[in-house]
Amino acid sequence: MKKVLTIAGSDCSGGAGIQADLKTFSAHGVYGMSVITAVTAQNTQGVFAVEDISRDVIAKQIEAIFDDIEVDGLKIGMVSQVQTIEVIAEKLRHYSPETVVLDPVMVSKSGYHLLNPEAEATLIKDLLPLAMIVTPNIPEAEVMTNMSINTLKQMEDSAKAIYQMGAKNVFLKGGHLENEATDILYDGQEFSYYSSPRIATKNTHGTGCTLSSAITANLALGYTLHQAVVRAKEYITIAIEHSLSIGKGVGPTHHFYTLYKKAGLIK
Ligand SMILES: Nc1ncnc2c1ncn2[C@@H]1O[C@H](COP(=O)(O)OP(=O)(O)O)[C@@H](O)[C@H]1O
Ligand SMILES: Cc1ncc(COP(=O)(O)OP(=O)(O)O)c(N)n1
Repeated sequence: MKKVLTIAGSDCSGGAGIQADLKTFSAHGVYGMSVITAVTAQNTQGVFAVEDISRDVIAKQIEAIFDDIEVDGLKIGMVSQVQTIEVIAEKLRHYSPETVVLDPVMVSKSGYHLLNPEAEATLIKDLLPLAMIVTPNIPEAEVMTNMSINTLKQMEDSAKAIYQMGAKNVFLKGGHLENEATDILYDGQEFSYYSSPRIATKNTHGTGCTLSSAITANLALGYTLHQAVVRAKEYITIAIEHSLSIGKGVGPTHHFYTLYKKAGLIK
């Protein structure tokens, strides 16, 4: 069985962060592991508190995994603070995992800063060069490039700018624009486009976490980058289509719709 690791924050409501990542890994039939960078108190209505895990405990979690278990794929999500990023980068430079997907989580849909703005430059400097692919959403790409993005052309310009910062592949998600949900992949040479009809739902909590975890799982399973992205886009589209009206706010996506359907658990 392929073994996949997420280094990210905990979302106690189960829609985003570590919990979404592990559900996504399970749905893909890979063995999921986690290094927790921060514990958040959040739900479908907002983020209410964050406690960062110490540098030392993050280091120990990473060592506990890499010193014992082969890691076939690694995803990085919420990294909170400069010292969190620095210790992750130091450990990854030591263990040199090949397949690293960086989701540069900055601000939650409810507007909470999950990344200290002072740490944005460190994330770009220390983590971008270690990643095989980086998966910003539009607000994150705007922060990274200081460009405003309202059109597909502006997405392309921003993806190019992020590539020039040292990313090997840039997957810029278009969920925050209107009309079709079109994401783009830039590999330094050409653009590929991945579109799906926009699904009319408010329940999109954790879509970015889910998508980056699905890319990671598919890469670990041996798919090429393009195949992994196509499969991840199909997965997130089904997960949003069957998203769950849990809680009073922005509900989570459904990770197991296809599996449950096949098992006859959903009529
Ligand atoms: N309403 C929607 N209908 C279909 N796909 C969506 C919708 N909202 C987001 N997506 C897709 O979900 C994925 C995550 O997108 P996005 O919302 O941009 O990221 P984030 O959750 O990081 O803000 C992308 O593939 C995007 O195209
Ligand atoms: C612990 C934690 N990590 C990441 C996020 C952001 O998740 P995302 O997939 O971008 O979805 P929204 O929260 O923005 O709906 C998070 N909320 N919590």
